[in-house]
Amino acid sequence: MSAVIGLEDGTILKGTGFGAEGIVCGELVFTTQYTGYEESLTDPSYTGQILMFTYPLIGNYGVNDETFQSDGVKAEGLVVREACLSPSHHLSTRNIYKLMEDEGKPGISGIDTRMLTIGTREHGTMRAALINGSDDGEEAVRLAREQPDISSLDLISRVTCKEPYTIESQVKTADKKHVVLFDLGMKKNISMSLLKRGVDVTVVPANTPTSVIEDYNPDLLFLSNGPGDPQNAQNAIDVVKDLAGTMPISGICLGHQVISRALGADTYKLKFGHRGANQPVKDLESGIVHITSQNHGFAVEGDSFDDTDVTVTQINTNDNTVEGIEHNDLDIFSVQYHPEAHAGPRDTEKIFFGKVMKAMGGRV
Ligand SMILES: NC(=O)CC[C@H](N)C(=O)O
Repeated sequence: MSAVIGLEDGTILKGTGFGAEGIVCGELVFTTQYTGYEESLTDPSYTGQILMFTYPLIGNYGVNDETFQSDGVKAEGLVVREACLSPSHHLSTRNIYKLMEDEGKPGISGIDTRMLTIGTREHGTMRAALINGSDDGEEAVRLAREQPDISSLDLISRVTCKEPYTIESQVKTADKKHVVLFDLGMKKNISMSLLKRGVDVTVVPANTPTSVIEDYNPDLLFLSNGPGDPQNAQNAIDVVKDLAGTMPISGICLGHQVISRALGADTYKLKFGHRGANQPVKDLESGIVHITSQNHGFAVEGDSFDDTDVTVTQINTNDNTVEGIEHNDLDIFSVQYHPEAHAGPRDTEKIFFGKVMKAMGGRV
C-alpha cells in the first residue's frame, strides 16, 4: 500500500505502508536503539509522537507481549527504513507489521531514515503527518502544519489510569513498604521494579489531590514518566510542593521534571531530545559514567537551581544537560533517564532503586 510522511518544513517522503490504514499526526522523533521495539512503541511517553528508528533494519525478532510497557502501542505511528517480515523468535508469532495492524496504528517503511534524522537534528523536532493508504505528500505537509505544538496538548489525561489501584508484592519481606505511584503515563517496568523488591504499589491517576495521597500514608511518593511538556503536569507539581518534607519523593523522566519544577527549577524543550539505549550519564560525585536508556524531549534547566537547596548530581556527557538531582536536606531525588530500562541497559537499576529502598528505610 502506498504511504507518505510530510513534515512541517515541507519535506515529503514516500514509502510502503503497513499496519492500519489511515492518517496520524505527531512530532516526528528518532531513537537510536536497535532493539526494544515493542517496549518503545508501548511506552506512553511516546503519545503524540511518531516514532522513527535510526537503525536500518527493525523487527529482527518477533513481538513479545510480556514486555509491553502499557496496554498497547502508544506511539502514533512508526517510521522505518526496512522492517523484517519473518523474524526468528520462539516466543512470538507476530512481526512488527502485525503488531501495528492489531493495534490499529499505521507505519511506513522504505524511508530514508538517515536523511530524516539529519534533518531533525539540524532543524529540531518537527510536526509530521503519516498517511497510510495515499501518497498525497502535499496533504501530509498541510496536516503536519495544521496540528498544534505538543506543549499545548493535554496528553497525560489520555494515558493516566482512570481509578487508583493497588498491587501487592508477592515477595515476602518482614517490613513491607508501600509506595504511591503517580501515573503520568507509567511504563510498567517502574511498578515492576518496586514490586520485585517487596514493595506494595498504589497507582493513582494524574489528577489525584494531595489529601488523597496523604490518606494513603505511603512510605514514599513516586512520579512516573509520561508524555508531553512537564508544564502540563500542574496537579503533580502542586502535590510535590505540598508534600515535600513530609515523605520521601522520587521520580523518573517526566516525574523528574515535575519534581524539579516543584523545587523551583524551569524546564525547556531540547532541540531534538535524547532517545536511545546508550546515553552516557556521569555521576558528578563518583565521576563514574553509566550507559542509560532515555526517551525525552524536554529537560531541566540546571542554572535554575542556583540559590536553591537542590544539587545537580548527574549530567549527560553528550551535552551536559541535567540527568539527576537531589535535595540537600530532604529525601527528594530524581533522574531524567530510565533506570528501569525496558528497553536498554540496566546499569543504573540497582543503584537507583537501591536508593529508593534506602529512602524508605527498606532492605536495599
Ligand atoms: N519519558 C518521559 O517521561 C518523557 C518526559 C517528557 N514527556 C519529555 O519528553 O521530556
